[in-house]
Amino acid sequence: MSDALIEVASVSQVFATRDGSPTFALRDVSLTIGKGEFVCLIGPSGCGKTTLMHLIAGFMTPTRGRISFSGTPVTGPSPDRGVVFQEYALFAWMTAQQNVEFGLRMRGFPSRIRAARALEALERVGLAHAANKYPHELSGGMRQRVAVARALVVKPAVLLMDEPFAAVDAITRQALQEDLLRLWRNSELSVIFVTHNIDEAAFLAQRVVVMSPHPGAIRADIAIDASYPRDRSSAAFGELYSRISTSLSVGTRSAA
Ligand SMILES: Nc1ncnc2c1ncn2[C@@H]1O[C@H](COP(=O)(O)OP(=O)(O)OP(=O)(O)O)[C@@H](O)[C@H]1O
Repeated sequence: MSDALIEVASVSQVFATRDGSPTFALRDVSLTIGKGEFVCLIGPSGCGKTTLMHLIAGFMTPTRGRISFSGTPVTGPSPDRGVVFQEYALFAWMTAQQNVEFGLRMRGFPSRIRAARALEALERVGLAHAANKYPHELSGGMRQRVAVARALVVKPAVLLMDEPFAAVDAITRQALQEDLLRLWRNSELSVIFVTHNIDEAAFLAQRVVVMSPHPGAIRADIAIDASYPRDRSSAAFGELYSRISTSLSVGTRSAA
């Protein structure tokens, strides 16, 4: 594996349930993500995928254990770690370009630099032509591309993507997957990508981390040496799909 970028060391996250009793969303999770790696997190609902992403993003601190980024403890959000959620989360009253510029505006960049960097980020996701459109004028896939551009514009080292393509139709989803791979392969970005979808993990990932629930834990860490682009109709892809599927069902059975 390449140099470590993110280290999750013996992390547990406990939440209080409504009756006040504690519940382990994650228990003793350890994971290292290398520079430039593309890792998919997959697992059934409630296994702690979003919790793990929020901890890595720095939106909260773990109950136990530690998370570091480039060797430094994570104590809050940072432009080094760009986040893309399932919901488009764009500001409806701003154009695509203004949405992308938002993070730069918050950091006090002058308008000319903001505009140039936003247009460059929109270009990278193939949307330079839609810079002046409002979210309601864009398709679901285009909105999610804007969300990716918004994360890219602050030049992160890692993209944290939480089911980013779950809300779009199957054809758009495949196009977005191909675009994301192209973007990743032409950069030094690391990507941590949460999905429920085995096909998506098999198509995208260099490594698939399979999680199991109650408490959230890592069930398997599958290295994938298949080259890109992957052919969904090939026997090798079918085998990959089965490997992930088997790990998931083993995890589910033993967690039940
Ligand atoms: N703020 C919170 N307060 C209490 N419990 C929480 C909180 N956030 C998450 N949980 C619980 O922690 C567990 C893990 O939730 P999380 O959302 O991380 O799972 P997930 O794998 O992302 O699920 P899904 O795939 O359905 O999005 C669940 O049991 C959930 O109910």
